[in-house]
Amino acid sequence: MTQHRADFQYEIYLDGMTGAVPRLPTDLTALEEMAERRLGPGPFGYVAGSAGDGSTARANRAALERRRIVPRMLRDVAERDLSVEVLGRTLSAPLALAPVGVLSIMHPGAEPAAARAAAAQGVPFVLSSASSTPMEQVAEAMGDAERWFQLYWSKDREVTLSFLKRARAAGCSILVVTLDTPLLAWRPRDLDQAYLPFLRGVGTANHFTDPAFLAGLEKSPQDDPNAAVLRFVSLFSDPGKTWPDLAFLRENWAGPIVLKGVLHPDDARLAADAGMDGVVVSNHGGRQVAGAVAAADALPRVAAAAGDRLTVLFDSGVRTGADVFKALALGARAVLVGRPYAYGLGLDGQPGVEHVIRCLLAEFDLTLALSGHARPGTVGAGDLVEDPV
Ligand SMILES: Cc1cc2nc3c(=O)[nH]c(=O)nc-3n(C[C@H](O)[C@H](O)[C@H](O)COP(=O)(O)O)c2cc1C
Ligand SMILES: CCCCC(=O)C(=O)O
Repeated sequence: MTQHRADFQYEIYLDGMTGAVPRLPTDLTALEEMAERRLGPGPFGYVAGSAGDGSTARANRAALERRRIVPRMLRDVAERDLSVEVLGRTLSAPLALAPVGVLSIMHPGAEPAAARAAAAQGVPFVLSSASSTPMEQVAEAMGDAERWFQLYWSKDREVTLSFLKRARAAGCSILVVTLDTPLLAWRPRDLDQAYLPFLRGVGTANHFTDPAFLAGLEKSPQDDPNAAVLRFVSLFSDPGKTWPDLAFLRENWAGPIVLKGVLHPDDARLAADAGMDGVVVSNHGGRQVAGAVAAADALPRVAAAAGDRLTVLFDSGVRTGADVFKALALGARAVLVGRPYAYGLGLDGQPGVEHVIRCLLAEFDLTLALSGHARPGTVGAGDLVEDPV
């Protein structure tokens, strides 16, 4: 019998009947509520929080919920294949774990535990520049499983070059350059708790182990933590950059480059003109511009502008397998998921992250089949209608 991702549901039922280990909730909104009860208010608030009044984070959900699937019947969906081609590699499913920094605030297993979960479930892991574990250690935890590197583009060219070199050596295939965070947004929840992990030296591991970063310090981060954190904050990213600066990354990264945080179709055109290979349509999970367009509302226009010049990925608000389906129908090749896996990690380490991936992919497989598709590639605009606002 063909193994399908959907079979996870029977594993859960059978475990339940034999009274085996209690599982985390399969509804990822309920998982978030459990995380809120179990994790500390600082760490939970940092992950759950968003910019300003939170309206963009809410709009992300509303824009996905407003789209409704129109299932088709009698289309032979017995044999399904969830795999998709993304920039020259075959992913087992249209899902990757988004770059999420500072994961040690969720669980001591931190990034290596999440990366192991991604590897075990066959989905790419995107290593964050703001990781709490040096990228080499994260990569080592993954064997030769697929990983991409997310760059926060440093003010210091030597640090950027060093990161690119290290990421390449750590086996990262795709460079994901995040454009929407040249400054940290106004985040009331963190402000009210006075909780910012970086100021405590969390999320600085890639920098504090970087020869080019250390070269700019008089004393080691151990001997003078404050100076190291200040250098981190001053270099972290750079609001002065413009489109022509991308030539520097293009010259110094041999593989595909994907720009994360694109919401305007003209920015997609500029990305293609700059020789980029893809974009992630994303508003950073509503964490940067409060009042920004919902990511799912931006997606069709960006996908149209991208045409066949760019591979279009999507994140911000994905919480269900049906959301994955909707994102594909709106023009994405694959999606990234952020907060849910951070909660899975916080609640149960590596198995918690695997649980989140399995829930999303089981429900995606079922949604695909029950909507009349045997593979992601046939999903399109004709599968959705939009609820009147
Ligand atoms: C706690 C946290 C840390 C994040 N850190 C990064 C990061 O280091 N680099 C980055 O490009 N995006 C970062 N993001 C944004 C995610 O990559 C992604 O865009 C967002 O979480 C997607 O929305 P979702 O959480 O609704 O799935 C972070 C998000 C969260 C929640
Ligand atoms: C300066 C922000 C870095 C981490 C991040 O991307 C986030 O918290 O959303």
